[in-house]
Amino acid sequence: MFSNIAMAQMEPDFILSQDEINRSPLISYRATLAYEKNLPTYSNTVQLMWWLQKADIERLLYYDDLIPVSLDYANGLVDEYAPLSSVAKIDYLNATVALRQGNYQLALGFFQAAIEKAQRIGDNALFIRAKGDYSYTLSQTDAYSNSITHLKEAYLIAFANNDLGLIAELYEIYGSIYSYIEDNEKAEEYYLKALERYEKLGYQVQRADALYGLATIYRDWGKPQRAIDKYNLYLEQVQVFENPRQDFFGYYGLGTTHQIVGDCTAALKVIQQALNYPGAGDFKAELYKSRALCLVKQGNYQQAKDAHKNATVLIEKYPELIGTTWHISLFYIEAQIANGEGNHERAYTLMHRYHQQHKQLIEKRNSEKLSQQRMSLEASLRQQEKSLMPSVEEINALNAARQQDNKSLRYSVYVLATILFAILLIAFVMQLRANRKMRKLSITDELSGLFNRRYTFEYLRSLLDEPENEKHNFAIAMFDIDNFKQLNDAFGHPFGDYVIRQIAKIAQSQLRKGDVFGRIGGEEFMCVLPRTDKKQALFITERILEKIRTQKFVAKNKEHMPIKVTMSAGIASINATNRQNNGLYLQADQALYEAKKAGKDCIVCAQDKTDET
Ligand SMILES: Nc1nc2c(ncn2[C@@H]2O[C@H](COP(=O)(O)OP(=O)(O)OP(=O)(O)O)[C@@H](O)[C@H]2O)c(=O)[nH]1
Repeated sequence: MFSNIAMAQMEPDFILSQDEINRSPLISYRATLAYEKNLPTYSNTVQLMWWLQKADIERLLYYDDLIPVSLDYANGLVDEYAPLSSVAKIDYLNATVALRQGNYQLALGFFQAAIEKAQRIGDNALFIRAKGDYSYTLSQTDAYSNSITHLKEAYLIAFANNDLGLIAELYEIYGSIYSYIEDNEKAEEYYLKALERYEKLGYQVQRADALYGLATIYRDWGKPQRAIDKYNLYLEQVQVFENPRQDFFGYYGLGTTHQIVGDCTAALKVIQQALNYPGAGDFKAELYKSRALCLVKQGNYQQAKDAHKNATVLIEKYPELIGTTWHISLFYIEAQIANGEGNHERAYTLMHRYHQQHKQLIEKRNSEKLSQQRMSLEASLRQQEKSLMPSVEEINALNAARQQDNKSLRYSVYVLATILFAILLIAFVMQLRANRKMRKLSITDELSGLFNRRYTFEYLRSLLDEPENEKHNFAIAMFDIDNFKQLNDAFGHPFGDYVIRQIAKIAQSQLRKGDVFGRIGGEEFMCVLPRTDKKQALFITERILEKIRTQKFVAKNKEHMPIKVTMSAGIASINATNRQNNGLYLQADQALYEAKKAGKDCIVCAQDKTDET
């Protein structure tokens, strides 16, 4: 019990691949049969698989009598647990049997069922084969525009799957349909393609089939010698299979070809050979027709009538053939017999009937041809679209990637630009700060923190040069620490420096925003006072001197004794009517000199010509 379950789950070892079967059908068949004795040990499902493999090889080898037997066994094993793949194969094999028996409507129904199931279970190989054979069956019932559509569909999938064997099978069907619509060049091209593939793959049965198809094209194309050569090649090829059904087809082809070219001696001989083999009824009907035509030619009307009758009986077994060439050619043959027998009126009626129906058939074929071409074109377009799809997808993907890249690039550029901008900004700010620092350093006196001499004089110059200052009063005050040398000498230079720094602080605290107090020498300072008249300048200067005078400067090394420091100052000013400012500094300096001379710790104002005070 346990081993049965295990065996059912594993793939049974009799299973052969389609390629193995195609390359060595006889060996495969024998190998399959060798497992028959073990069948009872297998589960139903596995047994079903075995019968289906057997039936499928029988299909390939044209063991047409055996296929229904195998299918009966297979059907007996189908229960609710039977895999859909097996049921689909049964449908396909039933369809093949019906097709070979010329039962086209039944075949179409089974093929359709197989196609649907194959599609449902995703069995591409079965889908392609069933679709191809469905298409071939349709072509046999003159519905070849529809047929071509299905064939294209099957071909696209076979092509996508790169199944070389199935592609070759479809090439064969293409060939047969092209032959049917009398496009012989195309038909030859497809059969040659199929033949080449089969030779490469080493598929002998299929190679024989392609040879047969090619021979038939040459026969109908009016190239009898080529046809005879190919039929003979076919017969040689099928010898190995020892299957009279295959021999039948070879002799059938040869017989009909001999008849077409008017070699009735050879034709009648070969036709008789063919009729001795088992073969499909509709093909046998054709043989009887050929025989009838040869007998008419030979003036043997009675036997011709018998042959015609045999053909008619066989054709009438196939209702779907009514109205097709297979059927209406019977009128033509009957007319030939009637004519030979001198029954001209009947011959005329039959010939007229034949021509009427033949004309209709040609018209139908032509319109079918047009629609076939249209559909073929549409299918080609769809094929092109399909083949373009990967490219389209690729292009879309590339575009998306490019857009993404652009987005990333834009983002990167944005980030880089931001970083660059930030760097530049930082650099700019740093530069600005450095410049400011440099500027500050360049205009500042290191010791006191006051503006230096250069800046103080520049500032004075700029104020004097401003035209609007011409309307205003303007003053400068020069300051000099009294007896500074003594302070340095008595308390040391650091104390002197400290005094300078303190004076700078005190002076700045007494000034307005626009006033500039700069150190222009060792212990010399200059104060620039815009919009200030002499009186105001005097007041400001006095305030500064007073602050310093009262400030207690402490020397650390002298027991923190407060030291008195004083300053002298000289003021010079100009007003709106006196713009002779070039000597302003000299005037102030002179005034300072006079203050020193006057005893220090005082202020002297330079006198200008307009100043009365
Ligand atoms: N500590 C210190 N001393 C300085 C600085 N610059 C100049 N001096 C000193 O200031 C002194 C100025 O001396 P003088 O020109 O004789 O003037 P004074 O002693 O102030 O005499 P009067 O101007 O007449 O009151 C010098 O001894 C300089 O060395 C400085 O930056 N720091």
